[in-house]
Amino acid sequence: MGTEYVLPLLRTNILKLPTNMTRNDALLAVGGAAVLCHLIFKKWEPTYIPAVTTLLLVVPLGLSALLVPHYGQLLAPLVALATYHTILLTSITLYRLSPWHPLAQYPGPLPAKLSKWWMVWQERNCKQHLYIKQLHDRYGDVVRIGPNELSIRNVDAVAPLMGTNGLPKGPSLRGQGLEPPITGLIAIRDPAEHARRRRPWTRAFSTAALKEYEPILVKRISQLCEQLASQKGTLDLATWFSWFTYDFMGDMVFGGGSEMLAHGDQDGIWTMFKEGGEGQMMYHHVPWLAHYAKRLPMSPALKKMRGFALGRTAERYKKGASTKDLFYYLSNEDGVEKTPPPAAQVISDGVLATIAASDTTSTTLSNAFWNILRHPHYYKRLQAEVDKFYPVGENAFDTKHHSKMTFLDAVLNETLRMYPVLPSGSQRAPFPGNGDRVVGPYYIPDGTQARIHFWSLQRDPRYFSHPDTFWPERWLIAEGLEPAPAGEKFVHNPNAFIPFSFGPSNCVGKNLAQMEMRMVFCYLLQNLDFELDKSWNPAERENSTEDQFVLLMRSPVQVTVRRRV
Ligand code: HEM
Repeated sequence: MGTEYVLPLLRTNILKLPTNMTRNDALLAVGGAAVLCHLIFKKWEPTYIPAVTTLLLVVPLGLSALLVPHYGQLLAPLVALATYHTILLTSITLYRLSPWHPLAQYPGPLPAKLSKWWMVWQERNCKQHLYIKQLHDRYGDVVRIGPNELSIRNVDAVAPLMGTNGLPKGPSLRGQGLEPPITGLIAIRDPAEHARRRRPWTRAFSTAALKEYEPILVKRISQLCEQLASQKGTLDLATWFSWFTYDFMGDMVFGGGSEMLAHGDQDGIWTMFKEGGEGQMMYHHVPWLAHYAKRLPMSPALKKMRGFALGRTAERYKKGASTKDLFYYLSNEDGVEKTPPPAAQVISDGVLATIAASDTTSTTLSNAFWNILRHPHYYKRLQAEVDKFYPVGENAFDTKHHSKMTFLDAVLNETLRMYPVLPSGSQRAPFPGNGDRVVGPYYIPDGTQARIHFWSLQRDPRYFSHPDTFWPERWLIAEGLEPAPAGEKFVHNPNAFIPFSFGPSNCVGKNLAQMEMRMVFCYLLQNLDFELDKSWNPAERENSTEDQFVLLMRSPVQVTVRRRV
């Protein structure tokens, strides 16, 4: 049916619109409807396609009947659409900049106050972590990085925002995952549901369960060591760590299935994961877009990545347990929960594990090696510590000395302080409809979000002396194991060090990641000598940091490797 039939029908039978309005009154009516539309979007944030179409198209087209006497059948719909959408945008703009906006008291750049698309634009080069730090340096501890979102760089807000009585997750992670049918643990917003879903993960990373993963680590670290030792000339350590963590993740999560250490990234899986990450950030910042994008042929890399992880997960689910892998716990093969979880939930958490367990650890390992190798005195000191606890003949996979290896921990901590794997942190928001919240010194109204910006917090001179310097000794000084440098005030605030996040939604895999990284260092340094490739400039890695929610470093770590024994 064409507009010539629809509009009169709407006018006379449905909307019962008067036909004798003046032009100004008719335009005013269209404008009034646009303001109403803004109020509806603000209150209910509809995403249901028929509702959105009605609000954005059907209403202005219906109202165009009022304009027909003044503009004619053809022009009236165009004038109505233009007027409606101009008023709608003006209303949104004025409200977001007005003193009545609930976040009006917080400073920030004008475009960020207007639209979250500003952050999408800033993230086009994957450098939002540096941009947000610049904003904090300019505006202070709290910055409005979206019309409804705050970034915070204040240690006093960490516990109130993320601790036990803090706020649940915000909507960004569900958007980033393209709204999976059943949300993975990391994106669950309801605190009670999150706590329930976290139980099997906690069992999977208990001290007893970690012991079960040790033989897998022994196998994969030995394989990594052999491969590194047998390479001729220069090699990129970062790539080898990626392959190692990916193979280990395959064994640990799915009971096997990946052999990158043996065959390289033949199927382009690692590349696919990197490309998939790039596409995610738009949906992280504009989560409502995911609702539509998941129906459209957009983000092919992201969809491919999800499809791949989904396939691996579904396969393992069908196969059942041959070892006590992560799935053993997630799918209740340990029989602890009364009701087994639905398959879609297990698959969703498998997708999460695939991503959470691999590049987080490989990037941290690569960064730690890069930093000690470019500061050879740290390399020598760590080597000496490994030699002390694991001399030739001592089993370097035995974890019994880990707690005494203070310099190894200092190196790992310092690496995670300077290069947190989630540079821009994890969003929190009042649970929808639960009311406004006060978080430390800040007020977070219902319908808004906030995040602690890890990158800025952990590089703040109020919390760490010389924050941009890789200085592992700070951790020993803080423990009283070394004297502080004379003639300056030593600043160290461990509460501002949250690379594994904080509170009931912190990293559930922290103990595994730490055990894995310590075992890699002990075994590799016991058996191999590393040296930076002299033709490679290690400073180039510093500029290659990318924030794709997870930290990514584009630059390699070029080294030569020799057997020690
Ligand atoms: C150096 C290594 C790692 C670091 C720095 C790290 C850091 C983080 C951070 C910052 C979060 C966000 C928590 C939040 O939303 O507040 C997180 C969540 C998570 N991580 Fe890790 N992670 C690492 C390794 C791992 C490993 C090996 C696994 C194993 C599967 C893992 C599994 C998870 C899971 C399941 C979550 C979601 C937790 C929840 O929402 O309750 N992570 N991690």
